[in-house]
Amino acid sequence: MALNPVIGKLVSKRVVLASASPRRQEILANAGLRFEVVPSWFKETLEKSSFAAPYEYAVETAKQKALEVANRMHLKHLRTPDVVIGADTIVTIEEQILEKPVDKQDAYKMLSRLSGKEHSVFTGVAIVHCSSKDNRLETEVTDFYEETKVKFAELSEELLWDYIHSGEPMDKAGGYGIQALGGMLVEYVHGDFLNVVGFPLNRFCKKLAELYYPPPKHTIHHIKHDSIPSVETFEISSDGECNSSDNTSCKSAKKQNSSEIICTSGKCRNGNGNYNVSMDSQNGVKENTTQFPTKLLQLLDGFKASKALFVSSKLKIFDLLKEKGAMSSVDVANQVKASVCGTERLLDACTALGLLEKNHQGYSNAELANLYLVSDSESSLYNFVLYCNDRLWPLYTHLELAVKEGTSQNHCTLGKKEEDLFQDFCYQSTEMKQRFMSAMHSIAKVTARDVASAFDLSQFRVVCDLGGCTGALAYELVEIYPEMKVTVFDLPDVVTNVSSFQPSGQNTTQVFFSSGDFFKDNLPEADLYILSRVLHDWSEEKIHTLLSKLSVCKPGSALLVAETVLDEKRTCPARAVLQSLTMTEGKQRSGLEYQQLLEKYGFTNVQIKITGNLLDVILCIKKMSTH
Ligand SMILES: Cc1cn([C@@H]2O[C@H](COP(=O)(O)OP(=O)(O)OP(=O)(O)O)[C@@H](O)[C@H]2O)c(=O)[nH]c1=O
Repeated sequence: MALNPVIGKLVSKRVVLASASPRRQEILANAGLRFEVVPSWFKETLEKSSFAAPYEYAVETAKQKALEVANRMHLKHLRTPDVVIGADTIVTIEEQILEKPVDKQDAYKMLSRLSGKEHSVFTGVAIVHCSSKDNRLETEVTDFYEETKVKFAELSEELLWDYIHSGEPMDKAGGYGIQALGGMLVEYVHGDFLNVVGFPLNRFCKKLAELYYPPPKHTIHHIKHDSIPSVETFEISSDGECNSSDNTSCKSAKKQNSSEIICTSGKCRNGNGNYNVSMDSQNGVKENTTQFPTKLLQLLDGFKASKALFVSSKLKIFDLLKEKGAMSSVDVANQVKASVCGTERLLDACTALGLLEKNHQGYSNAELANLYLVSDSESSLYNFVLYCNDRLWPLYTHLELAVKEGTSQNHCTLGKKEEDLFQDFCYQSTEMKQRFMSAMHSIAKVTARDVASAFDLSQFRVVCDLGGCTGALAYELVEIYPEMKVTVFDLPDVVTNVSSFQPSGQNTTQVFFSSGDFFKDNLPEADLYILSRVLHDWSEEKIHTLLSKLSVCKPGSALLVAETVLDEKRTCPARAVLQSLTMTEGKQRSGLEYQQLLEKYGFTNVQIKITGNLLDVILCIKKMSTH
């Protein structure tokens, strides 16, 4: 892609974003960066008065956040990342640094201070390149900051409190979110908008370009210093990583004094990912611009892409290419016993989707496929992909009926209508059982690190993972916290089949399995209970049964819940909202809803970490008795 070879430079690297901020995750993901999220545990408590300027404080905090994650990942024997990115956003007004408000009163103080005035938003960013020498971590830090000026309108008391009660200010520097309701408070913005939201993407790309493409001297005059290096510059310096068809069909040139990119083909993407179709008349004046609904087309094609992924996984094409290296379509077709023309079309589709690469030697796996689609890779999602095809695809084909009736269509897809149909389906035969457990294991494995490291759990020694299935999360926990002992509590049918999922790590003897039904049987004693991907599946009544049991655990013990947490509008993230369409008896909840639910059963100090990956994490503590 012409626009992001700098980002493309990071494709083969293990990039970690050391931030829990969902906004940073979204900005970087939208820019096409592939990364893991490991939120930093660095406490933002540097002495502000020891810094000559506010931005120095933000830069140092960003650096410490990134270094803490780099060190932790290295020390905990997790694979050392190649690059860790940390960021810190602060608001400054009249020499004072404002961070996230601690409570509503604090938010009120901040916002009334900003009312009617101009303030600065600084985001400090640290890019830490890591390497491991003789088992020691070596780091190289590049840091920078960006300043944006924002002016607030005069805010009435009523508006101020309405805004505070919306809940939006609490996790945001200065107590506002310019990208959402807070946008209504703003009169003007001078500078990079995304810098206010939490990440200065433009300057970040420039920094990457500086790091990865030090420009040859004779081309220096082509680079405009107040903008991302022009598209032309990217293409020249992209080591041939650009998609060749992009290069030929869209010779981009940047108009001077304007950020608009004109393409000679007449087609060019604008900031929304839509195409502006512009028609140049003979005298060069643009006559007509219409928007092409790319997003809509992507939605229309979504099902085709999913099915191409499912079928190529089912045919084990990614395993084959991993084993044999680049292959022609004819050889692949012979090996998978499929037609040549059909196979070629499927391989081209997978290439278009970024799962395969194609060159004169034939087709080979893209990094994404090697990492996640090869069936025996460390982080394989192969079994989960098959589960999506075999189990979820048929369910979603009955969506219209599901919406009309307001019920799950399990009976249509599985052919029976019983209360415990889901469990029946999953455990009806040894093969089904193994397949279901493999699917759950593969998805649990790729989310386990996020869940296990969202909070510092080192104080907990005796842990019980309720419904922990194959123990994927339990094994990750004992890897990170060597003092921990984890009991996985699950149905007898599950527990008798877990041996094949045991990894060969050193702490595996600290994981135990205990069989039982968490709705009916006594739960093992523990000082930390875990419910990962459990609550969203069950009815209010069943959740009541389960949480009532947990509510009598000893005061001071904790409960960790891993779920996708919805925003307060209940429309984001889309994957959770889409999952709700299966109409199980359960439901997805927002942060506030989880908080209220957990508080109802005597858990307090509810903390929520939005990881931006599949699962967010909630930690709460059982209230000490007052008598
Ligand atoms: C002004 C403004 C800020 N923010 C958010 O404020 C947090 C700053 O806090 P931080 O300490 O820099 O980051 P964090 O959220 O604690 O995450 P982490 O990087 O883990 O420290 C970040 O979230 C930003 O998006 C918005 O979403 N919109 C805005 O208009």
